Amino acid sequence: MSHSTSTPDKRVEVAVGILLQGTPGQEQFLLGTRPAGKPYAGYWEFPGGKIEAGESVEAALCREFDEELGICIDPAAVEIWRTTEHDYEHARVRLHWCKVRAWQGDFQMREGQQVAWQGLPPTVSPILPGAYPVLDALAAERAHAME
Ligand SMILES: Nc1nc2c([nH]c(=O)n2[C@H]2C[C@H](O)[C@@H](COP(=O)(O)OP(=O)(O)OP(=O)(O)O)O2)c(=O)[nH]1
Repeated sequence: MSHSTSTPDKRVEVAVGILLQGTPGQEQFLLGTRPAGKPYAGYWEFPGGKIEAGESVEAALCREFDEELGICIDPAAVEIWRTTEHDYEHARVRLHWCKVRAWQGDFQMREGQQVAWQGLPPTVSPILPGAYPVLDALAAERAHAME
């Protein structure tokens, strides 16, 4: 069987935050640019990063938000929303998308990144390919809520 020799489905697990603010139904979300030196440097992405060994999705997100933005989020306030997968040349990733509506602290762009609050559709570009399915899901959810 060809399956017996195939590579196991090993994916990099990533925690991604959809930081939301504003009026329900028209909430804006935060996107930032990827720092120099990483694959897809300069592309816009949701804040987040790889989950370390033994870490929960919520704990990874808290750590990444502190490292990237200098803000603190309460793990209990993280809503794990959905999971998507994307295959890049550099990695096969599984993205754990989390909604976050409350945080403490003022933003500090600790990686020298640009950030922007965005609506649907976002106006910044280019955006990481792996983020498009969740932008579609956010738009679908919003359209559904207005029915
Ligand atoms: N943060 C984030 N990552 C995303 C998004 N969409 C998407 O495909 N990804 C992918 C890109 C990367 O392959 C992976 C995140 O890994 P990363 O390299 O940015 O994470 P990290 O900061 O922990 O990396 P490292 O430098 O510490 O190794 O997830 C997104 O919207 N936000």
